[in-house]
Amino acid sequence: MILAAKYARENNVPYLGICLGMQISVIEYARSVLGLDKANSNEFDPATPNPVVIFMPEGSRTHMGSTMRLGSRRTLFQTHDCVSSKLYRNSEYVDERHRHRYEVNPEMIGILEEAGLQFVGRDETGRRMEILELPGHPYYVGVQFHPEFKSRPGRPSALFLGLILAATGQLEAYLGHYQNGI
Ligand SMILES: NC(=O)CC[C@H](N)C(=O)O
Repeated sequence: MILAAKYARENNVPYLGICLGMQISVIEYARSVLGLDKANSNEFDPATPNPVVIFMPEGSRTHMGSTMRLGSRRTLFQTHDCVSSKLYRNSEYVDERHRHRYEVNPEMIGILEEAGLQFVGRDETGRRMEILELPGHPYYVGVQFHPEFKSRPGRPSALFLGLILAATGQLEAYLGHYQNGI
């Protein structure tokens, strides 16, 4: 998975990383771009010197059933100047469903953003990362939530639509049309 994320990032291949897929893209970026060779998630390496993905602090380590962050939660867009905000039609926020125990380490956001990754969607506290993007890439999007849970035939999730549009070379035209109010 890390190699797939790296390949997509370096070769301008459209990428939509969901949940673990977003966490993987953060690990890959930390290793390749920040040069933190041992960067990892505590899920895979509890002793990593560079934990870029960590167990959510409010979860219980001993009661498995209750540790998961589940169900519909709100993501606030930090900017409208990003692909995912445009795909969600410039909404202030989006409610999507969740199913995870680990999250991007809030302590690492500054250094990751300085190196170019942008966390354009966050929860209401601002400390939980929900959407990342890589500016300049045709479509490199990671989401902590699961857009597939609310996606329906004939009414696809904005982010799946974006992935297909990017893969078929139609994303820019689509976003341009939408911005022009068509
Ligand atoms: N649904 C997932 O991909 C889970 C990702 C990861 N294992 C977590 O709990 O955060």
